[in-house]
Amino acid sequence: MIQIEKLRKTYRARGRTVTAVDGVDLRVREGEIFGVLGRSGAGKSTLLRCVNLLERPDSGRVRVDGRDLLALSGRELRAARQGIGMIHQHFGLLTGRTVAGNVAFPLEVMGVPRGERAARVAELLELVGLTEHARAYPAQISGGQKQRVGIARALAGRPRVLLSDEATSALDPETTGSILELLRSLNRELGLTILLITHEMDVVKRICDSAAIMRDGRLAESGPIAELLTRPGSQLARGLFPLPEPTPRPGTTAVDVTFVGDAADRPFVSELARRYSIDVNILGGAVERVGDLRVGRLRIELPGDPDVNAAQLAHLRDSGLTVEVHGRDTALEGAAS
Ligand SMILES: Nc1ncnc2c1ncn2[C@@H]1O[C@H](COP(=O)(O)OP(=O)(O)OP(=O)(O)O)[C@@H](O)[C@H]1O
Repeated sequence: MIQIEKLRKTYRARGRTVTAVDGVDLRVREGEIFGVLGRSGAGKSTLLRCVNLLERPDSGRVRVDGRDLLALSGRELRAARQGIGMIHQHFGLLTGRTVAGNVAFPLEVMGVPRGERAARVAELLELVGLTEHARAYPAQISGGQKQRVGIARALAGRPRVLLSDEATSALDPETTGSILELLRSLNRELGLTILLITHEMDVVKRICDSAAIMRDGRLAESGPIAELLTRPGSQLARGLFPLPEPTPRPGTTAVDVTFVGDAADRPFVSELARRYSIDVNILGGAVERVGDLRVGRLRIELPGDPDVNAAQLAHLRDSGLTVEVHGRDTALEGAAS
């Protein structure tokens, strides 16, 4: 649905050139929620704003719903943008208009006739659960309700793609949860493809099907969540399930085991202990839901150096688990493979 190739965007500020997006390739499949995760300054906003050409990239390609946006004329681009809604961290509502007036605004710009507009506004407010607040002004509603107005307004032109620029960053955790649920249900019910940027792991954990980690204008890793989590050395797995720095003890092997989906339901620790008649020490970890998947990450300690645990480690790998071994020099053996 969204294909970005070799995207590059630089800014010149005070005689200095800043490369905000540095050769990014990204593919968002139709009907998925894709999260780009990164720290402040990583280039996320710039990347997102290049998807609807609010920023014009220096080079690269941007295709949305089959159309090469950079090849469109001004008029064609305005029409294409109707198919790409956008929501923002600070909502961007018109303070002098009511909730209904805000949602009606893009329909007025599109030239939708008054009667049709009223019906569409009512439909959109119903969709986001704001029917009772239609006549309220932005100052009279909560942050979560303001974001619902933002979402209704973004959906006015029946877009197939929604871009979300830190939509929940200004909200408390409970309100964040309800907005994420709304985005998930719109994604499912309308088949809406959502590309969101966030600095919160939790957003990725709760609603994303796929994710990318952005750093210094580049994507460090990118793909479906289940695939990313099972890659040895996965930064996403480390971010979602942080484990303390290993403190290797001589004569033991510390192993980080990541398990996703079916593999999460097997009692692999007790199985390993029984099969090899060893004591397995659990040093830390967690099991949680990530989107629709059950995922966990444990650090376990086996008796003996890594070379005497070859069979045990192979057994864990053969059981469908992602295994990263902290060797004597504490380098992650799995990270290199
Ligand atoms: N209009 C601009 N002019 C000059 N530099 C800019 C401009 N917009 C962004 N930058 C720079 O580009 C880099 C990436 O910024 P961007 O806002 O895309 O990152 P981000 O990951 O979205 O961070 P944040 O969450 O803080 O917005 C930063 O170094 C930033 O200072």
